[in-house]
Amino acid sequence: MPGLHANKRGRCPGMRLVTVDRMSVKRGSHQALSNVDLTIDKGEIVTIVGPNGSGKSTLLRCIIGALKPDSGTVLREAGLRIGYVPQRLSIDATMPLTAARFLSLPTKRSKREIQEALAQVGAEGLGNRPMAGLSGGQFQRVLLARAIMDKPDLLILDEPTTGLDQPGSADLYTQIEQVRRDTGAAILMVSHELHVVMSASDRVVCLNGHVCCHGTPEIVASAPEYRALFGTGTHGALALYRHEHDHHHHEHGHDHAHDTCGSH
Ligand SMILES: Nc1ncnc2c1ncn2[C@@H]1O[C@H](COP(=O)(O)OP(=O)(O)OP(=O)(O)O)[C@@H](O)[C@H]1O
Repeated sequence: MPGLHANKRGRCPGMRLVTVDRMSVKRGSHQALSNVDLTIDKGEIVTIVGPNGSGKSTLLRCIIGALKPDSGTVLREAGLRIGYVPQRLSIDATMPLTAARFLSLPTKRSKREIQEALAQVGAEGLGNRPMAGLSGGQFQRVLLARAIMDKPDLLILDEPTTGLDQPGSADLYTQIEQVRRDTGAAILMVSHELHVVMSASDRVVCLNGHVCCHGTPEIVASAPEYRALFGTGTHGALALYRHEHDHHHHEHGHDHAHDTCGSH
């Protein structure tokens, strides 16, 4: 529907896109998720952090509808459009596939649509480059371009910065924020790097089979549940972040208001 997304800029709380309610999921005989609650509102950036095997991808796949919960519910707003970038996508390096051609698969796109999508992710000029020759950051941007082509209300990114170094990750998160500003899409992403993703996230959910804690990035970073899982061993970056931000806490009251941290 043309024009549908034109007005959706910035964060607009209260307009709920997804509600996950007391959801439990088994993978094989393993209880991957227990009693997970999560909401996503129009235009917000929500980041899921958690150790390997903590159910992050499982949660995303349930929200997309690719997996069914064993109990609990996932409610999606009627007509919700989701753009999804999976954790891994390998492309045969021997295949002479340009970025433009990749963006035109499986749905044929016009040159203009392709150019617009590439521009929106800061990847202008990459259209004629072979996919196999792109750097990690460029490759992720092209995946992001493909995910926004259908003008989703919600973009779901499973570890979008896999394989990038820290500056590359920080650049990509900045780009993701820009996409949110330009398109108004909400963004749900998985990251291992809370210290890098912090400034780009409105809310963080720390997962370990259940929701350990959630809230603003600052709240989650200082939660005992988060520290028990990750320690403070983020190469000093977490400590640095806290150092930079601690003294602002009382000046800007928004950190505290509606956050909770506790085992569920
Ligand atoms: N198809 C499957 N069959 C059986 N068990 C599975 C299957 N897929 C995932 N699991 C198990 O479910 C749990 C959650 O997996 P999931 O991939 O959601 O975790 P994750 O947090 O995304 O992990 P990672 O950070 O390593 O990507 C893990 O213990 C995993 O081994």
